[in-house]
Amino acid sequence: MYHVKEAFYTLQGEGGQAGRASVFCRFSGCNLWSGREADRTSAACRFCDTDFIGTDGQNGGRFSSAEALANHLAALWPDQDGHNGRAATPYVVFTGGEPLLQLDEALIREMHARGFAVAVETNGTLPAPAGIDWLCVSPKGDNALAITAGNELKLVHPQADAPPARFTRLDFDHFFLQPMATGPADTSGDATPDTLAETVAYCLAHPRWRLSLQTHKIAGID
Ligand SMILES: C[S@@+](CC[C@H](N)C(=O)[O-])C[C@H]1O[C@@H](n2cnc3c(N)ncnc32)[C@H](O)[C@@H]1O
Ligand SMILES: Nc1nc2[nH]cc(C(=O)O)c2c(=O)[nH]1
Ligand code: SF4
Ligand SMILES: [Mg+2]
Repeated sequence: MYHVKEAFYTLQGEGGQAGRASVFCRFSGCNLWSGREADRTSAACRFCDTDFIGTDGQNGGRFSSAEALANHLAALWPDQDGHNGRAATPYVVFTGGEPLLQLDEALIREMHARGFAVAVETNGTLPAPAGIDWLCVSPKGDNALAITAGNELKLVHPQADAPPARFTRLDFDHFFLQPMATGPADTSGDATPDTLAETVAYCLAHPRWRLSLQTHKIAGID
């Protein structure tokens, strides 16, 4: 059984695929935080901007098979008639919560069978199933990484217990720093002037890193 908080069609806001039309599947639950505000200050990850509790969001629910969830997600991709053979490859982003608590090879296979490329946003503390087309790892504090290679490493900055220099030896194609936003996305979800300035300064001083802004928040979309 898969538990999905919400699913929606939007533009990928972050990282190396920013701007790309995407179906987002936000799985319920995380291994680094219960999702309850009362537990935030004692959690292993304390700055989360996302509500991932339950299955009550838009297009959320419980899905008893990979086939059922894949059909549900594929239906969110728009028709692309009239593109003269230049239709884009459909793209699904599995996030959460922590998607690697639930994403498995069966679901990846079902999405591939429907023509989708499969992306994942993970905290990197759990092993990944085979077949992912774009893997984004976003380390959280000093929580140990189970994944040390992928397409992009996207570090929220600044984190006192996760200095960027710790990660540049890992085997990723792209290194992004994303300014830490305060609190849940639906309240005060923007990067503060302080975290933005600090992140810009770090990228200027360390050109290995590129700036990732949460462009969906700027655009006012999901
Ligand atoms: C909500 S997480 C879900 C996926 C996975 N659990 C993870 O942490 O990567 C999605 C993305 O949002 C980023 N993120 C979470 N809280 C943030 C915040 N307050 N400011 C900026 N980015 C944040 C995460 O680092 C991750 O890249
Ligand atoms: N538009 C948009 N882009 C995103 N990139 C990563 C997100 C996430 O919450 O994982 C996210 C999100 O929530 N919305
Ligand atoms: S940012 Fe990711 S790892 Fe941290 S609590 Fe949110 S969903 Fe979990
Ligand atoms: Mg988000």
